[in-house]
Amino acid sequence: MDCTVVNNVKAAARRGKEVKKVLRKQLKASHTLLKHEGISTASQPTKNLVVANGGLGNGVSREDLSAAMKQFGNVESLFMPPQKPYAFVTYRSEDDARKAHTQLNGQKLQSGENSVTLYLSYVDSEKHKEEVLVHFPEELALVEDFVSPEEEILLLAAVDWSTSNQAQKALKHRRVKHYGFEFRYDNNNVDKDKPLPAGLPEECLPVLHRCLQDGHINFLPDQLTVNQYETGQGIPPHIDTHSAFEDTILSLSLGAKTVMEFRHPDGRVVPVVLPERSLLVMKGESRYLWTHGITPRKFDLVPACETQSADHSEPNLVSHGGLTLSKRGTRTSFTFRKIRHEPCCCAFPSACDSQGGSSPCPPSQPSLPSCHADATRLEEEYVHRVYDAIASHFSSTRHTPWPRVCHFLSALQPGSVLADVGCGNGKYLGVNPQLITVGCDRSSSLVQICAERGFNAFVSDALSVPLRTDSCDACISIAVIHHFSTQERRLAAVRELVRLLKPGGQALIYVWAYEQEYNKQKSKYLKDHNKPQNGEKSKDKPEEGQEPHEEPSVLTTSHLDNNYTGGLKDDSKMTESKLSVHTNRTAFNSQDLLVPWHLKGRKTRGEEEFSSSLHTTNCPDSKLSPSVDTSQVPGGSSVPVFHRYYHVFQQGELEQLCIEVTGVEVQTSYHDQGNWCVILQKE
Ligand SMILES: O=C(O)CCC(=O)C(=O)O
Ligand SMILES: [Fe+2]
Ligand SMILES: [Zn+2]
Repeated sequence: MDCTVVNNVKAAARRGKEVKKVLRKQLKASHTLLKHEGISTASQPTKNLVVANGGLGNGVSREDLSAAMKQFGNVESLFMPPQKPYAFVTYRSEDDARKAHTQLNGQKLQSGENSVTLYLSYVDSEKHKEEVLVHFPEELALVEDFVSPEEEILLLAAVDWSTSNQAQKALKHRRVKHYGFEFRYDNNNVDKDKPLPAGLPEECLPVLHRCLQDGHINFLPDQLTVNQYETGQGIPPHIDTHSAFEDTILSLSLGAKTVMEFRHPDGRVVPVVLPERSLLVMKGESRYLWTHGITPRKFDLVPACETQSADHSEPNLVSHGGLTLSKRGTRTSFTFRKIRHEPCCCAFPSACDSQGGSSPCPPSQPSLPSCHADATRLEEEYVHRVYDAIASHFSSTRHTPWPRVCHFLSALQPGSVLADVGCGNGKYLGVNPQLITVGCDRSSSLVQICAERGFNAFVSDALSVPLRTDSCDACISIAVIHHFSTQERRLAAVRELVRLLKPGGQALIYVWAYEQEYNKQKSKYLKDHNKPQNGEKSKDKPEEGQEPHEEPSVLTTSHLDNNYTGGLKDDSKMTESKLSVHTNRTAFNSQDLLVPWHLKGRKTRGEEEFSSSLHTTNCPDSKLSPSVDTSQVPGGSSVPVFHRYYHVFQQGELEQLCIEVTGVEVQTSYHDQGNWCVILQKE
């Protein structure tokens, strides 16, 4: 054979191999879709395709995916469920779908900073859409185009922000002006016998009369609060105090659209897009039981089509599919209410201050928990869900085992049994190959990564590890216990570690320290303050830091005002119990806080990209969950920002905790790169 023939044969063989590889990966993607999402793919071509790795959850934008798909024909619909690593495309014809399948399967797609490999499979129907439709809260109505553009101008001009008086305030997150009665943010109520000199601006009257005529209200409101939000500002989730105002509350949106989130005490979250010039009518359950709030951010995820609902016959459904990012502008809202003069006797006593109910504290407005149930809710939302969602990116920043942890592991006798409780991506499981190691973590996504690396790991809560008492020669708990939100639970976590140890066995515990400067030495976490915006040292090497808490990103959190505390009480005094949002790489100013994680799509290895990101989605609404936000990155794209709860330990606190556990002795304690550490020995 001559050289060309040989080369052609080799090239054909190479191509054959590549085709096989794509097929293998596509098959794997189909299996994962079925196993984790219940989506079954079709063996015969249809006009519907599921595009694995082409989801918002992979950092793929709607625009980029849409452009890629349109190359092959007429796209009837493109459906991108929030936070999911896949998208659904329906072509007008099966032929176009077939073309897309042939041309795009196994191909790379660049979207912003992300490069992903797409795997396409046919699906039978569009059934998936139904599953992501969420109902509006009961008795909530939205009337679009309630005021004309001319009325909008008139109304906006009626607010004179230049005259400052008691009834006008520049709050941390927006500015407000009150008419009729002042709403007091210190007691969340109004002084009913102190009406303001100025009644409601007369420009409002035609609008209010229309509300009466249309039956939205059956009384004229006597109180108006005008809120003005700049891009990036919001209002914490709250229920307008029952005893202060009558049932129906009207909110007119002017100037720009926004997304208001409604939350039910049972955890349901419904984002409602409020277009400019629309009227929101909150009545009954939606007024009394659901909280409403606007997350401070610069972009919102809104349905790509202009209407709220995917299904026009069902106006009270919110479509979670077909989303796109919408930049916020300055929004001014007019909230009209009627002062209540008798106690409220609504049907929602649990949320009614007139009936001895408590003011709501939804998970979206995290405070330090005051009971066990609150603690588990907080950790679920601000620890477990977050780690599951960021697992793949998190893992890519956790490469270098920590020297002093390695030293501990290396000093153990060959054949020792080691349990790594909260093992993350398993970076300590292979440090000393002479040990018999087993890891566990609360995050199934991280456990999956361990498994892919060939480590022994299982999903377990650190408070209840399914291993026998006295079964381990050593245990490690690295960067875990600071995620428990009460002293009681932190103590229980230490107890559980000790339970696993054989008598004489040792446990090494690391927790993040409040003191990031120790012996006049700044921790690496602080020293890296001036790292480049994306937090990487070089393009292809993920950040590797010394401490277990290296943050992958030091993007500005300006979209989220620092110390955003939630609750209407954010505005002045009563903020103590609310968790503040920490600014990465700065000193801590509180022991209990939320630490932002800027999720970045990374080029990951082949199919892992799909399988591991799929595991990040066991929280179907995590995109809409309070622990997630988005921030803008240079270049204009947006990255989700997650918030993790931490309790950072003060000097001596970890030892104190360990001393409370009987049958164990603190052998050593030290400060290591911004962490407090102890080695315990079981008696
Ligand atoms: O801006 C809005 O539409 C809502 C304002 C609000 O909820 C309030 O002032 O209580
Ligand atoms: Fe409100
Ligand atoms: Zn009430």
